[in-house]
Amino acid sequence: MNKENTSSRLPVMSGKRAHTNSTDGEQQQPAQKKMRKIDTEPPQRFRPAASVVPPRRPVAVKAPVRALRPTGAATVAVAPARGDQRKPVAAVPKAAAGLGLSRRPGWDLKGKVSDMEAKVHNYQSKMKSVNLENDHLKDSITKAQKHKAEIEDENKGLKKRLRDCEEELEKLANVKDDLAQTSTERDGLKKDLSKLSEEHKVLEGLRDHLESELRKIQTQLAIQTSTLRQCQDSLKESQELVRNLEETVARQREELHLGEMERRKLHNTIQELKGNIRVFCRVRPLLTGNQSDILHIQLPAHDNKALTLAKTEESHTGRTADTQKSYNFSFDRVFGPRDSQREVFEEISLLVQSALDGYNVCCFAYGQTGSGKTFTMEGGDLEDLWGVIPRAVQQIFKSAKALQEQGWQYTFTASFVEIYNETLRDLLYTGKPNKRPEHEIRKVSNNEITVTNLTYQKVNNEDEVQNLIMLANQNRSTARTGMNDHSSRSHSVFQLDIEGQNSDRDTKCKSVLCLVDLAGSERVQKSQSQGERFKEMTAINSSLTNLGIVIAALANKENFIPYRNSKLTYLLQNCLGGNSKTLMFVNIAPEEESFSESLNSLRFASKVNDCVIGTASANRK
Ligand SMILES: Nc1ncnc2c1ncn2[C@@H]1O[C@H](COP(=O)(O)OP(=O)(O)OP(=O)(O)O)[C@@H](O)[C@H]1O
Repeated sequence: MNKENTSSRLPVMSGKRAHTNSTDGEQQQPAQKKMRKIDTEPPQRFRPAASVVPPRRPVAVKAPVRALRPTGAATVAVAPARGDQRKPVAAVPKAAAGLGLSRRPGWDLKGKVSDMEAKVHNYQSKMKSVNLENDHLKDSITKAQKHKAEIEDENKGLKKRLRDCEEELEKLANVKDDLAQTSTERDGLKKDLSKLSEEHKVLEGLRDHLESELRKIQTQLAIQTSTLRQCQDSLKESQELVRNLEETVARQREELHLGEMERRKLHNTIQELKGNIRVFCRVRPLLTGNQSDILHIQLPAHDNKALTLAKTEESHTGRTADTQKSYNFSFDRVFGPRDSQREVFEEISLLVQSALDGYNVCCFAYGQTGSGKTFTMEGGDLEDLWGVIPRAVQQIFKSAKALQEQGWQYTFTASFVEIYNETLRDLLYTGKPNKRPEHEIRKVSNNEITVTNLTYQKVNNEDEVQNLIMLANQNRSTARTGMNDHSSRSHSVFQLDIEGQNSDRDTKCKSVLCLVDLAGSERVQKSQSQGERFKEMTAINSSLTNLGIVIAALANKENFIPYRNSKLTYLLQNCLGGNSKTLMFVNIAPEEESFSESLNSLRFASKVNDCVIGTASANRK
């Protein structure tokens, strides 16, 4: 610039030279010429004005103006960039302008005008150039704005993509969790799979095994099917056979029934031949000591019906030898101390059977106190020790069941009564002790004997009967405590009423099984017994004596039988009469001191044994 200033006093814009070849160069020419005249330096020494023209190509947005800034002596200010607060630069430096003007002499007005014109012209061309430049800049700005808009759009797009990517990333984070879970599940599933594969292998093995089993079964099935066919054929044959057999069975049933009726008839005949009243003697074992010590009772080994009671009587004077006195007895059967309960019962089981056939049966035990009456009739708790009553009941129910096949249906009613001092006492009573009713023996219309207010209990099996026997024993033991053991001095009578019906044959039968444990038969000297005891003994003796009388009257076929003389004979009336079978046990105590009582008992039993009571007939309808 300084160089320029030194060579020319006029400030010349570098752009001016650049446009010297422009269209308006014609108009500028004179001025240039004038200037050349003034300027001594050649125009080439000016820096080309083109260097200040902004390039046409788009420039960077951030520095559009900076590119247009004059690098040399440009005097034209350009528009500041957006945000550039710098003031526009003065077109002509004052010093230069003043320097040019001041150099012309005051009188050179023409020259001054010419300078002024040149200056105006210069400004005009500068204006043009600036406008042009401005247009370029506007164009650049527009382009830059357009570019900016594009970039903004692009930016928006990128932001949107960024958001999408972020969302995608979030989703991927979830997916990661899912993936982790899935991989855990996959691991679990892998394990399951391996387990299942193992199971599968096992199952395959099993299946193979089952298939082979199935094949075997199918083979067997085929065999069995053919067997079944054979069976069906033989079944048909068997059915035919069964039909024939059924006919045979029906025929044989009829024959069986006839046979049963025949058996009953023959059985009765045998009983008659044996005598309707029979006497069995039973010797109790010694309760202490050796059985061979029983010397006064002799039981012949070869004869089970005889018994000898022997006693050595000392000589009163002492001069003669002691005499041996023997008493021989004969009964239907004699049981020794070693004979068991079972052996005893076997002998009377046929008699018990008669009760089911419709015959009244009475069995009683006679003997002094402690001779074994209760043991014979009731026995002990163990089955081996069972006496006549439990065994008879067992047999009755067993036979009744067997007879069901032949159409027989039975009902059983039990009662248990005690006669003490000619008073009846219900042994099956379960009410209050102080409310015990009184009992009377009554004969009802069809000659049946019944006791008022007595418990008649229906029983269906032997257990029920056993329970009743236990109840009776309880009742007896209560009485025993309160009445100084009166059980030895009372009669106990167990009765089982039996009713049978054969609906096939329209037949009915009715009977009574009567099992009696009599009071002790010992005689007590009148002088030795007093008060209650005397009354008791009188009652016992009276009833036992009366029993003997009734049996004798029956044996003698007397018109009048004094049943009513005692409660015992009245109660047993139907069991003792012509229509019954009676068995008497005479029980003997083996102790020597019981000799006289034993002798009395045996004598009484012999009298009974001699009796022949009329023919029994079954109670049939
Ligand atoms: N055959 C026997 N075998 C074993 N023990 C017996 C036999 N007979 C009786 N006894 C026993 O003898 C005792 C007296 O018998 P039991 O009570 O039967 O006589 P009892 O005549 O009924 O007397 P009571 O008149 O006082 O009732 C009892 O302990 C009984 O167990």
